[in-house]
Amino acid sequence: MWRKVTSTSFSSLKSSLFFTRLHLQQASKHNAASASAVSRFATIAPLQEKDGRCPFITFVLGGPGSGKGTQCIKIVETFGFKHLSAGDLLRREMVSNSEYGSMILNTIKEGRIVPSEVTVKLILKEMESSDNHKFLIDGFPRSEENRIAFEKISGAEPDVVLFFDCPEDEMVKRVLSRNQGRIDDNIDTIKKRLKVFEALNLPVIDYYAKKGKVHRINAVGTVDEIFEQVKPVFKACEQKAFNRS
Ligand SMILES: Nc1ncnc2c1ncn2[C@@H]1O[C@H](COP(=O)(O)OP(=O)(O)O)[C@@H](O)[C@H]1O
Ligand SMILES: Nc1ccn([C@H]2C[C@H](O)[C@@H](COP(=O)(O)OP(=O)(O)O)O2)c(=O)n1
Ligand SMILES: [Mg+2]
Repeated sequence: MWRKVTSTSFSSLKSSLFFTRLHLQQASKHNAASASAVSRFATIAPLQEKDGRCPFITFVLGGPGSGKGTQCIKIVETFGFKHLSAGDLLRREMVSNSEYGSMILNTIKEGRIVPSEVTVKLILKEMESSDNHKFLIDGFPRSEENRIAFEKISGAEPDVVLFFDCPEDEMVKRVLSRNQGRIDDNIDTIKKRLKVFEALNLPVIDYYAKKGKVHRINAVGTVDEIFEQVKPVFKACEQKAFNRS
């Protein structure tokens, strides 16, 4: 069964003093960084209603290889969401002659996070050009800087946050056998990505858990078993998402 998590109820959240200090230091750096990212976005309008409906936003979070993309495909089939993968949008931008191409390539290869101004712009552009009003935003926000930039620029918060909680050894095994030719699916990059996930992404999950928005999914099992945990989350808010005005 799925359940909402509290800030202390999932195993992988680190609450030691060391991590608390680290997060506080990172938070002040992120606030400064996101303030400058936001100021460079002055020309981007907040999300607007479409056909009288506000967007219904789900953030899909979890470590690399935890099964976010795989489950998103099933959610789209069953519940009719528009799937926006932050990683896919960045990879598309990387090969599109963009001024950011080499920066994105190097950042992904090193397992780090692309500056929020780039990623938020790509996500909002896709949201604005979509006919759908129900969005799965996969692999975003990956840091407090991402989160703060998105919320400030879009003027929106997620309705639901899914967290695919998966042990590291399982994530490593899945990434190394993913076979999609990705530059970051190698053991060196995956080790760095796991550290970045723990240091930067877990605080985002913690933030939304405190707001009661996180649904923790045990990401170990078959794809169908995992989807059985995901389904009730969306069944419970189907009416809200449909009627959103
Ligand atoms: N429940 C599962 N059990 C085993 N392998 C899985 C499962 N879910 C996804 N995979 C596989 O693991 C790899 C990573 O899954 P993916 O959906 O790309 O994860 P993420 O988007 O979180 O990185 C893919 O090769 C996928 O086919
Ligand atoms: N919000 C994001 C999402 C992805 N990225 C970059 C850094 C990530 O390691 C890569 C790949 O992301 P992606 O979501 O496709 O990766 P996984 O599906 O979790 O394996 O893209 C980012 O910089 N910021
Ligand atoms: Mg993915």
